[in-house]
Amino acid sequence: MNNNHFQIWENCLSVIKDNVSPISYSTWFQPIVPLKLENEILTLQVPSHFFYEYLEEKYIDLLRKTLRKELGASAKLEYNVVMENNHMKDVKPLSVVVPGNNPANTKNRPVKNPFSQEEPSIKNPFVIPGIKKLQIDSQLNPDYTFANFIEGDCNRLARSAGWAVSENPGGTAFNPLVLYGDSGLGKTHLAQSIGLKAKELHPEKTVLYVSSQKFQTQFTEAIRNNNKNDFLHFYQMIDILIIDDIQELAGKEKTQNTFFHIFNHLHQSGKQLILTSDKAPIELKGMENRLLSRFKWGLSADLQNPDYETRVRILQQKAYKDGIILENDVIEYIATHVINNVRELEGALISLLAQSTLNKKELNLELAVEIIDKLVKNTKREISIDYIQKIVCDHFNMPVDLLQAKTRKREIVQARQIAMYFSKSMTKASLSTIGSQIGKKDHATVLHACKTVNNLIDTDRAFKTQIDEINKKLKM
Ligand SMILES: Nc1ncnc2c1ncn2[C@@H]1O[C@H](COP(=O)(O)OP(=O)(O)OP(=O)(O)O)[C@@H](O)[C@H]1O
Repeated sequence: MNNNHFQIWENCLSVIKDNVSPISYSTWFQPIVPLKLENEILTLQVPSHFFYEYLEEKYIDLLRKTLRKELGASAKLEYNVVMENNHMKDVKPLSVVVPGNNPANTKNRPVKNPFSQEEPSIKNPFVIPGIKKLQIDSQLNPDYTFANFIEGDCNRLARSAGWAVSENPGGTAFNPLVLYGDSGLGKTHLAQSIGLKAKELHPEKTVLYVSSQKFQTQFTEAIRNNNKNDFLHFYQMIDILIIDDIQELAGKEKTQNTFFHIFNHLHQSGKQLILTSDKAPIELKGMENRLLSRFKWGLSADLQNPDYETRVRILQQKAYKDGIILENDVIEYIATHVINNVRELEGALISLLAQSTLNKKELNLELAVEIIDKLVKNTKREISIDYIQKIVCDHFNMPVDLLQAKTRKREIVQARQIAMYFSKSMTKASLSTIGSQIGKKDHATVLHACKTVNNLIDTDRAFKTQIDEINKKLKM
C-alpha cells in the first residue's frame, strides 16, 4: 500500500504549524487523518461537517498554498467526513438534502442524515465550486408570507423590524429579534414570513424554523445517543435560526445551556436569531439570566390584539383567499363580536363557511348572527383588561375613562394600579400590553404597580379587604 499521503500531509503540517497558533493547530489540524493520495488528490478525513466548514472558512488559503507547494499546481483536496460514533446514524436533527437537487420539490426528495457515515466525500470548493453548502429543509410554511400578513397598529413595529431583518439578516441592530404576545396573534406567521423573505432575497443563506418543543426533543435524543456535539454543530451552521415559543424551554436547564452556546456562536458570527415568546423577555420565568440578558441585546417587539379595522381587513383577506364573497354586514358582524385573537377570527369564518356549505344555507347576516352567537357563548369567557377596568371603577364608583386621564390624583393612581395588578394576575397579557391599555403607561409602570399592590396587601388590612372584594366581583 502506498503510504505517500502520510508523508505529504506530514510535510504540510510542518508548514501549517509555523503559520497558525499552537491552540489552532491542535484543535483544527491534529485531528485530521490523511486517507489517500490519488492523481494529485489528497483525501483528508475530518470529524464533522462543522469542522470541515470551519477549515474552509478560516484556513482555505493556507491549505491551498501548502498543498500546491507539496504536489504542484494541479493539487486537489477532498474531505471525507467520518463520524467516530456509530450511533450517529440514528440521529436526525433535521432533514438535510443533498445539494444539486431541484429545490422546488423539497418534500419528495430523499433526505440524508447530516451526521451519517454514508455521507459522500465533500470536495473542496476550490476544486469543485458550489458544493460547499448543504441544503436544509427550512421547515417554513409557504402560506405564512408577508403578503398574507395584514398590517395594523397592533403589529406595525414587529412587522417593520421583521422586514428589515429579512432584507439584512444579522446586519441590523435587531439581533435577536424577539416577537412576543398572546396566543393566536401572529407570532409564528410573522417569524416565518421573515424566514421566507430572507430565503427569497438571500438564497445562499441557510434558514431554519424549529419549535422549542422540537428543539427540546432533538436535544434529548442527541443526549441519549451521545451526539450532543453534532447537535450543537448542526445548529451552529444555520444562518437564520427561528425558534418558536421559547417560553417552553423554561426550567429545561440543559437545553437552555446548549441553546446558550448556539446563540453565542451564531450571534458572534453575525448570524440572525429570531425568537417568539408568549411573554416579553423581562417576564419570562425559569430562564437562565445569561440567556435573558442576551434576548435583550436586540429588539423585543410585541404583537397586540388587532383593532376593529385590522380585524375587518384580516377577514376580507381570508375570504378573498378562500374565494368567497362576504357581504360587508357579515364581515362587520364577525369583526365586532370575535375580538380575542386572529386564530378565533379564522375559526369563526371557517364555521360560517362549513355551516353554509353543509346545510346549504345562504351565507348572510342571519346565518352569521346564529353561528357567531353560538361560538361566542361557547368560548370560555376570558377576563379581559377592559372588563377588569370596568369592575375596578364600579367598585370605586368612578367613570372608567378616568383611568386613562393624565392625573396623579391618589384615588385614580391607586385604582389604575389595582387594575394593572389584576390584569397581570388574571390575563395572559404582557406588561406592555397592560400598560398601553390602562393609562398608556410603559411596562416598568405596570411592574411598579404590581409591586406596590402586593406590598399594600401585606401591610394594610383595609386595602387587602378591598382587593378581596374586587377579586370576588371579577370572578362572579
Ligand atoms: N396580521 C395577520 N394577518 C393575517 N393573518 C394573521 C395575522 N396574525 C395572525 N394571523 C393568522 O392567525 C393564525 C394564528 O397565528 P399564529 O399561529 O402565527 O399565532 P401565534 O401568535 O404564533 O400563536 P401561538 O402563540 O398560539 O402559537 C394563523 O393562521 C395566522 O396566519
